[in-house]
Amino acid sequence: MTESHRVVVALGGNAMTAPDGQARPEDQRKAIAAAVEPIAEVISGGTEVVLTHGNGPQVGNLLVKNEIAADVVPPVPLDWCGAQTQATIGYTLSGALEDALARRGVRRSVAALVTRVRVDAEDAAFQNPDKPIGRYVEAGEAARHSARGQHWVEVAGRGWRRVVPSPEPQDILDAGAVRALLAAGIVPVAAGGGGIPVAFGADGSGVGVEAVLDKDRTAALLARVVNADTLVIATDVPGAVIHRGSPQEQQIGHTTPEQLREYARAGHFDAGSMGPKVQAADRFVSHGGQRAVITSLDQLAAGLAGTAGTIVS
Ligand SMILES: Nc1ncnc2c1ncn2[C@@H]1O[C@H](COP(=O)(O)OP(=O)(O)O)[C@@H](O)[C@H]1O
Ligand SMILES: NC(=O)OP(=O)(O)O
Repeated sequence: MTESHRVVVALGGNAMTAPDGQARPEDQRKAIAAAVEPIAEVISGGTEVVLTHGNGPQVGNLLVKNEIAADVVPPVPLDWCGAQTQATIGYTLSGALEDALARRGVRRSVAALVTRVRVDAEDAAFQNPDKPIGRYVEAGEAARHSARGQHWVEVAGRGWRRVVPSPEPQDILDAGAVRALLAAGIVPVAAGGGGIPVAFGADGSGVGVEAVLDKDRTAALLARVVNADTLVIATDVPGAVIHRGSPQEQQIGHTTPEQLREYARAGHFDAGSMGPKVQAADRFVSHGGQRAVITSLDQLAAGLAGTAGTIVS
């Protein structure tokens, strides 16, 4: 069994909303209160954790508020919406995790960091929006928004969802601050929502851009820059499966980056959901990380023990 000393845990949107995807404050608080329990358990067992999280439902909701209120108060850009979600989710997560640790007799501070991530202004993703955010709507409503220039896609079985550009995360600009928190014994919540995307001009100045980064891709980068041995991608399924939805469906247990890439080429993973998780696990291990685990949050400890989930090494 591989021991984990420093783990990056990436919490999916599913871990922070109601089971039906509702993202009212009470839904988010309740989901987060449950999500922090297994994390607190792992920390109280002596493992260092860096937390990161998604923001798809929340950032999409903020955009809708911007649009509806545009005649009354000035709309703010998408990078600001990303920063706002880092703050609200980070605030909720840090309080809930501190309380869960205290209940276990562990007095630890948890601090959420507004985290910027460098992207390339010329990234092809700006011409090809593919990151789903916000709520699911019916075809008619999606068609009305599309007619106004927005991009919407159908997500099988769930409805239509807005998509925005999601460039490749290149560098975590606040990595030094994350490492400083760790060194001070503080549990960092960092790069939420994949980080705030910032592009740099020829004169070296940074400017926020209209995009939402993929939190799984950024989590793989975060795990590398904090020198984590393990990346855990916590979602709502026990692991990645092949032949999904068919009688041959089978969960992938212990596997390698090469094998995962073969499955990905064969089309076993959906683009907007399991695809980026598998890619993140592959990237982390291929760049020297010890192992990556894709599993549900309630199996976190078993995933770390190597007895549950999809384990890539
Ligand atoms: N091959 C696969 N194995 C397992 N789940 C898959 C696969 N392909 C697509 N999925 C979907 O991926 C979902 C998890 O991704 P997503 O909803 O984006 O999670 P999160 O919001 O937790 O990051 C699962 O609920 C499942 O519906
Ligand atoms: N930013 C991001 O990838 O969020 P979700 O995981 O909630 O889609």
